[in-house]
Order: sequence, then C-alpha cells, then structure tokens
Amino acid sequence: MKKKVKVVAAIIENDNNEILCALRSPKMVLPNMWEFPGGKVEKGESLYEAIEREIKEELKCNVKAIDIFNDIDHEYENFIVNLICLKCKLVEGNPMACEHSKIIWLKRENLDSLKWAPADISAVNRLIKER
Ligand SMILES: Nc1nc2c([nH]c(=O)n2[C@H]2C[C@H](O)[C@@H](COP(=O)(O)OP(=O)(O)OP(=O)(O)O)O2)c(=O)[nH]1
Repeated sequence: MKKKVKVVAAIIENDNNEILCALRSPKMVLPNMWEFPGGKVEKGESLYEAIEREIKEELKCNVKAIDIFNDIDHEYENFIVNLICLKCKLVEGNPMACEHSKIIWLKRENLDSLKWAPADISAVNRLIKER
C-alpha cells in the first residue's frame, strides 16, 4: 500500500492581491515544480500550528493561519498526499527563499502560467475562479 503523508501549504496574499508561489529545488521530491510553501504535519500538531512552523522554517517570516481553503488527496506514483491548503496572513517579516529555488508573487489570473505540483492544481483552479 502507498504511504500517505499529510501536508499543509500556505496561500499567502499580499496587499496587491498577489499570491506567493514557490519553486521546489532540483534536489527536492517533485523537483522544479511550483507549490504553495509548507510541509509535513508533525505528530501532535494542529494544521494551524504546522503551517505557521513550516513557514517560519522555510521562509523566515511569520504568518497566521486563517482558515482551510482546500483539502484533497492526490495519488502520486510512490505515495499519496493529503494536501491541505490554508489561507494565511503575513504578520511579520518578508518571505525569503531559503530552501526553494525562488519565490514569486503572482496575480490570480497568472497562476496557471506555472508548472504546478499535480496535487496543487485543484487549489490553483479554485483561486483563479475566486474573484
Ligand atoms: N510543501 C508542499 N508540498 C507539496 C505541495 N504539493 C505537493 O504535492 N507537495 C508534496 C511534496 C512533498 O512530497 C510533500 C511535502 O514534503 P516537504 O518535503 O515539502 O515537507 P517537509 O519540509 O516537511 O519535508 P522533510 O524534508 O522535513 O521531510 O508534499 C505543496 O503545495 N506544498
């Protein structure tokens, strides 16, 4: 049976209504694909705690998780991901790409110009239709 991993990812919007997109590095699983920054939920953590911790670790800034935007299971070749995307608000600092190859801010209508990790497509499509 395939292993299932629970992953939280942050949808962070700036004052110009742009959304933060992060490019996975060539060394990561799913190399060179775009994602919403985040990572695996640890034992005993709430989803909200997990995303706030992951963002601090990966982007060296503080966010507050507001609510769950999208929750889906996606089956990859070697594992199943339960990807939970949470809307988050930047509360302190500016995101810096420490583990990612790069991060960019994009308007909703341009989100589909990137090569997204397959599990992210449903959240991306919902965001594009959101307004
Ligand atoms: N962070 C993140 N991971 C995603 C997304 N979409 C998607 O399929 N994934 C997959 C890629 C990875 O297999 C898994 C997350 O693992 P990760 O490597 O980013 O998490 P982590 O920082 O906790 O990893 P680790 O090195 O500590 O084990 O979920 C997404 O939008 N954000």
